[in-house]
Amino acid sequence: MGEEAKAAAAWAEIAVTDAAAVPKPTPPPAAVAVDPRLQGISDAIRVVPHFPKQGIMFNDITPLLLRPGVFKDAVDIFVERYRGMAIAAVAGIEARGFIFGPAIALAIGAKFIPLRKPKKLPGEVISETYVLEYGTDCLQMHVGAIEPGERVLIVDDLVATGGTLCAAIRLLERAGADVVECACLIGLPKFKDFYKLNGKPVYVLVESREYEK
Ligand SMILES: O=P(O)(O)OC[C@H]1O[C@H](OP(=O)(O)OP(=O)(O)O)[C@H](O)[C@@H]1O
Ligand SMILES: Nc1ncnc2[nH]cnc12
Repeated sequence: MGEEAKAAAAWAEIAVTDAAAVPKPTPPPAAVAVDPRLQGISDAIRVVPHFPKQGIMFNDITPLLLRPGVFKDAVDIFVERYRGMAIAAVAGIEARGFIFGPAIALAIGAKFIPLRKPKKLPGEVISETYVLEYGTDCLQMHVGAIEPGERVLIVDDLVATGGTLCAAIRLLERAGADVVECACLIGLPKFKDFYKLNGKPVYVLVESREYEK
């Protein structure tokens, strides 16, 4: 991807260390007009109102997965960005981070680390609990999956509040990782002023669309 496209796609790179001190992110430029692959990716995501509950506009990535060319475009954009950045590990967040993370990891020559929901990993784990809209959830990683100082990219399909990514960052940093960035296909614009990602940038390809296909 060219410099112009990179700049456009990077509209949601927000490195927040002190929320009060950091200016609000610049509204997204017409990223989809710069890189035609982004328009195709956006078009392939289905927005389902009121799923899984009333009021939620659910971003369904499964139509994108049914279109290998579009699926590949999404992976390629991430690979173009992260290749050559000395990233030792890609950490994917269960469940949808497992769809994109391994493909990116293989293409950039990094190992893949699954960050799993509780009681899924058989070995010794470290855990990080985080707050959801209602209740809490937890991510776990095998002890020894990451070596102190290793550069890590965190991958998920979507960032909404940023709570899940924050927990992933905390978990990896507690294990000594150097978290380079978080990468998501989709960012929900209504939440974009509230990203608090522990000082780490988040790279988002497309905004959620607000209608059903
Ligand atoms: O930014 P946040 O507000 O934390 O929300 C984003 C998270 O929500 C979704 O996962 P979900 O928790 O629904 O789990 P699933 O992938 O197992 O369905 C999504 O895949 C992200 O991981
Ligand atoms: N609107 C949304 N669509 C899909 N996954 C989500 N996770 C949190 N919010 C979501």
